[in-house]
Amino acid sequence: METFIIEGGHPLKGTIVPQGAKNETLQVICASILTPEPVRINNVPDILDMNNLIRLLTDIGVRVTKHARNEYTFQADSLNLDYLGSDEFVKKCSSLRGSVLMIGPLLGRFGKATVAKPGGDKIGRRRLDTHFLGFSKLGAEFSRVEGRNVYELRGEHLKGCKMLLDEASVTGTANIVMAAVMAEGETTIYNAACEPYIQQLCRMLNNMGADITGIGSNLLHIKGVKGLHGCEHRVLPDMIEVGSFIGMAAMIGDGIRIKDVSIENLGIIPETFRRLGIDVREEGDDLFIPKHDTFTVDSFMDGTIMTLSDAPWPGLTPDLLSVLLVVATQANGSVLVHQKMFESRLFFVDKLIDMGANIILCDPHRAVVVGLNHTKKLRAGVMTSPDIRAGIAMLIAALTADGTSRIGNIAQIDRGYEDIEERLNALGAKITRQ
Ligand SMILES: CC(=O)N[C@H]1[C@@H](OP(=O)(O)OP(=O)(O)OC[C@H]2O[C@@H](n3ccc(=O)[nH]c3=O)[C@H](O)[C@@H]2O)O[C@H](CO)[C@@H](O)[C@@H]1O
Ligand SMILES: C=C(OP(=O)(O)O)C(=O)O
Repeated sequence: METFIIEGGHPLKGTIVPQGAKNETLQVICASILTPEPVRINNVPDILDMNNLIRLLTDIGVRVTKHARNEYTFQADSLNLDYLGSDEFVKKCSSLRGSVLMIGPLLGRFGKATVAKPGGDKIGRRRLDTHFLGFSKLGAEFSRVEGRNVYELRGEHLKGCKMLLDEASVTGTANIVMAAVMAEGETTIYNAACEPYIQQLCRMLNNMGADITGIGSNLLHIKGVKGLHGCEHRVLPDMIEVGSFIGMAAMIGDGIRIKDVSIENLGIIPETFRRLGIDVREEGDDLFIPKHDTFTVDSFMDGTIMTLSDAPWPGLTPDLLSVLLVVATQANGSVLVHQKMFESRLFFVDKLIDMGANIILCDPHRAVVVGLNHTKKLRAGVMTSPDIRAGIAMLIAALTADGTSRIGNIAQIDRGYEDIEERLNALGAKITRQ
């Protein structure tokens, strides 16, 4: 297990370019399964989760051509569907959440799929009910394979229908859309997730010949088509990485430009940092965050304490709450962080408390942060990253702390951030990998 050694206190200055979005790429790469023709995808982040998914696709027979570090062609013209039932496949699926996104396209094109328990962050229960309910509505049947933690899905003649999702699940919506694009007739999905990465998936599918309308809303209409063809697609910048860089810039920046962020696809992320008192400037399609000696948290209009909580898009993504929380530790003012979706994502605050932060963990979902207002620096710490976003939050804390910190299990950070230490060292950080 690799470790980061971080010498804290070095200001970061300069320009950083966000990588392609992890959560979009996981979807669009899996969508390539829907056609035997080549699908060329640009701006693919070189991160652990993506490389594991690409390996998994290769294992099932997708031909993968790497044109450049971040550009690939995928061609699913000779898949080995028998491999889907193997123990090896099941084991590999458990290494990443994104593996779940293969189910929809496999079911949609071949009428069958194996569902192994997907991996991903250990941040609480991660149920797949929405996915299964959607597939069932389309006419698929699933059965548990005796003696194994695996389900088999069968649905050779999927039929369009109307469905109301039990929750606006992101991967659930992506999966159901991919299963429905070639189903017979018309499918209507209400309470669909509608974040930019789902929008991108739908646009890409339309470029492949699908007929999806309502993109960007929570009501999608899909007219089934006979088949899909190849296409080219460019992945958006990663909004969670952009948010992570805003947090870093606020805490230890001496003027940071985040290049080409696609502001229109960041939703309320910039505004949320502004509510913490961070000066987030929009310059063309870049964000510029000047040096902050202090920042003062807004209160609500009635004077009550600021609450930051997650909600399905266009609400605030849960994936940024850990970063916002660490930024709040140095604010002038107090904030309640309410992580509504996941139930084990806030436990890492223990480490921040060890480092000197003023935080009360009220329960697994809520933490009150009483900002230090730069009167006291955090102390260096020794910690282990439990999940990708706690990992980046710990890295931000370590960059600002007095002394040298260690973060173990950094594979969690590598899951979602490309070359993070090299890119931050180029801005002035002192991070080594051991
Ligand atoms: C690979 C990928 O794309 N992962 C993202 C995806 O995961 P994923 O698609 O797995 O997450 P879901 O959208 O299914 O739901 C996440 C959690 O929120 C709960 N929930 C969801 C919707 C809702 O209206 N109410 C509610 O409480 C679910 O029960 C679940 O516990 O979306 C999550 C929520 O944005 C992000 O954290 C993950 O980074
Ligand atoms: C929760 C996350 O990822 P995953 O769904 O891949 O576990 C995340 O990106 O913060």
